[in-house]
Amino acid sequence: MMLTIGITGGIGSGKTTVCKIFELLGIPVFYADDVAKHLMVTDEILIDQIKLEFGSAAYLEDGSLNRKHISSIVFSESQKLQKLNSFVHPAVFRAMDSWVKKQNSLYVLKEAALLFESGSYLQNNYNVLVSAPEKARIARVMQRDNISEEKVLERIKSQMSEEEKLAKADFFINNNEQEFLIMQVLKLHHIFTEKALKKD
Ligand SMILES: CC(C)(COP(=O)(O)OP(=O)(O)OC[C@H]1O[C@@H](n2cnc3c(N)ncnc32)[C@H](O)[C@@H]1O)[C@@H](O)C(=O)NCCC(=O)NCCS
Ligand SMILES: Nc1ncnc2c1ncn2[C@@H]1O[C@H](COP(=O)(O)OP(=O)(O)OP(=O)(O)O)[C@@H](O)[C@H]1O
Repeated sequence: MMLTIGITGGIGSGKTTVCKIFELLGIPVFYADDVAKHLMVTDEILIDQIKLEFGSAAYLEDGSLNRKHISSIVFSESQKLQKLNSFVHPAVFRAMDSWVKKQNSLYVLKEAALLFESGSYLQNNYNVLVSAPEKARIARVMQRDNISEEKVLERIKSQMSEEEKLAKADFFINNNEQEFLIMQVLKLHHIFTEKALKKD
């Protein structure tokens, strides 16, 4: 039986970097955050819901998402963030389910920033948390996205705490730049492969 494995981590923890390593091993990865972004500009129902809630300024003239406008609202007002999530997440779950059905692998990964917050982790056989010291995460995101420390902290605050995530995770990857990432991924790949073969 094909296993489904959730993978998450706070902003800047390195979860996408970890998923790229799994992809090199041939493991299919569903990037929920990318699909969310895609659906937000293509799914008509979703677009209407977002416009109603955040105004027509939620989209730019070319139809792309006005990220600055939306993030300035949702990351300073948690109720607005909950609203946005309640529009986007059901659409992402549907896309994820149909993607999983099309895969042919011993196991697949579902990468999502809000795996635990959204409750989608309950659907998976196992869930992995990628973790890194907060200082490193802030520095990486400031550099990657060219945003201020304050903006990164706003997002960190809107996500579940590391302790809560750790309590829900089955496996843990430490991306602190001291323990090699590739070795940790290979160990998990071995474990998931064995577990999938045992389930057959
Ligand atoms: C708010 C938006 C417009 C900000 O866009 P922006 O390009 O600045 O950020 P990006 O999407 O690349 O996200 C960067 C990181 O921010 C954090 N983040 C994004 N959305 C959320 C959220 N809803 N709650 C908490 N943290 C979030 C995550 O760590 C994410 O990896 C965008 O993230 C969005 O549309 N989010 C809602 C959809 C969603 O829930 N996405 C993430 C989970 S599927
Ligand atoms: N071990 C590492 N050493 C140095 N840089 C790293 C390391 N791991 C990740 N990075 C860099 O840090 C940044 C954040 O990593 P990545 O995009 O994988 O994180 P993420 O958890 O997916 O973040 P987000 O939630 O914001 O999407 C990237 O620019 C990445 O190249």
